[in-house]
Amino acid sequence: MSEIRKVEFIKPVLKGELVVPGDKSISHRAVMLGSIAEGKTLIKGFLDGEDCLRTIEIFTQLGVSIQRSGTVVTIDSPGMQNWIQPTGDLYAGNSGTTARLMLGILAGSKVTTVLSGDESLSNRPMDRVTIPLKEMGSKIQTDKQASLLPLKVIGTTLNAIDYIMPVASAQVKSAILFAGLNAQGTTTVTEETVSRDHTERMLTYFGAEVHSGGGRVSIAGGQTLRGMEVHVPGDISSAAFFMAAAAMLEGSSVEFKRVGLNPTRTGIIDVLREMGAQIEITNTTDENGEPSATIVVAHGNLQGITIGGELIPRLIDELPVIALLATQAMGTTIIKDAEELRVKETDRIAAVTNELKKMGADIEATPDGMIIHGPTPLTGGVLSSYGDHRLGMMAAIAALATTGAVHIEDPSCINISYPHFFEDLNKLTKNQDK
Ligand SMILES: O=C(O)C1=C[C@@H](OP(=O)(O)O)[C@@H](O)[C@H](O)C1
Ligand SMILES: C=C(OP(=O)(O)O)C(=O)O
Repeated sequence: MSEIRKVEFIKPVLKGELVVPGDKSISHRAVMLGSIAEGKTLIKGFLDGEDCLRTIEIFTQLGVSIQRSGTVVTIDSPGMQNWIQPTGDLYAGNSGTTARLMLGILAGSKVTTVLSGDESLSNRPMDRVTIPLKEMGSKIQTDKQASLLPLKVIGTTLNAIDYIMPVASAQVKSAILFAGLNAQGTTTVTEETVSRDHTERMLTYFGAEVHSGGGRVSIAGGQTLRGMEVHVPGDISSAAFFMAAAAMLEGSSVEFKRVGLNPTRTGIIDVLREMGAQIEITNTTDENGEPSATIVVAHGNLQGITIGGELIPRLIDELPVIALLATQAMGTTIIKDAEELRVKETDRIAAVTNELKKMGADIEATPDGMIIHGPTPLTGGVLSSYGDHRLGMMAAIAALATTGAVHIEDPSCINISYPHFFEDLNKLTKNQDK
């Protein structure tokens, strides 16, 4: 029987300050680059969520010494050329980022490995990565169709490619760039719509020469990286749940400290502003090539808007909570060009539509998005997380706006990206009378 967690019905006002957990994309990449580089890397503000812990575990199996104390991680790597042959499978769990980026790294390594994942990950497309990697000469084998996990990767010498991306995906771009770091010649990736650029920024920070501009990124093979100290900013995709809640609930105002503000990730800020939330950004800083700032989000009278095109990769993981927000906005919200949502941890278009409908939302799924008419009152109900952390958190935020209690099935998946989510939710709701 599935576990059911009750989120109690509470007075819906959010107030206070929040330091959200470290950015998931940056945490993965810091461990990856720290393990590729020879020597010591220190990571502060690491996301201790399940996905990033899988990445640590994989490099430990490859012979990299990694110590973690909470959110501080120390890496001492013999360098990629000296990784050891692991005994068992490299298990990526639920993490698409781990699986796809590791394929790019392992393809040009000296080890032979089998990469596997949980049921959800074993059904997510890997051919988007294996196709360009095979063009580079990689030896990747699978028993299944469409290059699904598990995949056997026999590390080999790779050749550079010039690749035009058919989907806007930072995971695909990153896998190719990591493979390009170990390939003969200069690898170039061209993307029509720019996806998050943490890999390019962090490769540069670790000492590699990377050229970006005009939708093209190039890296020459054979470059050596040096270990670095990385300070991970807060994850804007995690903050987005409480930003949406503050925007939606009258009287709410929440201050988010040190949130990552990389322009390839700030679509949620653009959307909240356009919908009518009040937003202030101060204390902008830059650490290891990644900007961050203090962001205050306060309630405003929300309007429906159209979200599509180049904005989509800049807020792809925020779309479930944006759909919820749209149920409370005046007018119609159209989310389009977001077919990628169908191949995430679950089909997020179908799952979001089902769960919001259960609560009385006026929402319709389209092949590449959702159409939502608002505002509609939301009742409570038994909501499924589908084992998808973003769905679980969307359901918990929905509970703040419902007239009845919300029960979330299998909320433990929230640990994938936000281990202290319920503590933070309680903290912000406790401050409401101050
Ligand atoms: O590169 C990354 O760290 C990520 C890229 C995105 O996936 P795609 O590259 O598949 O769009 C995003 O959805 C995921 O949560 C993290
Ligand atoms: C899609 C996500 O992650 P991944 O692809 O790494 O599983 C996510 O965090 O929403």
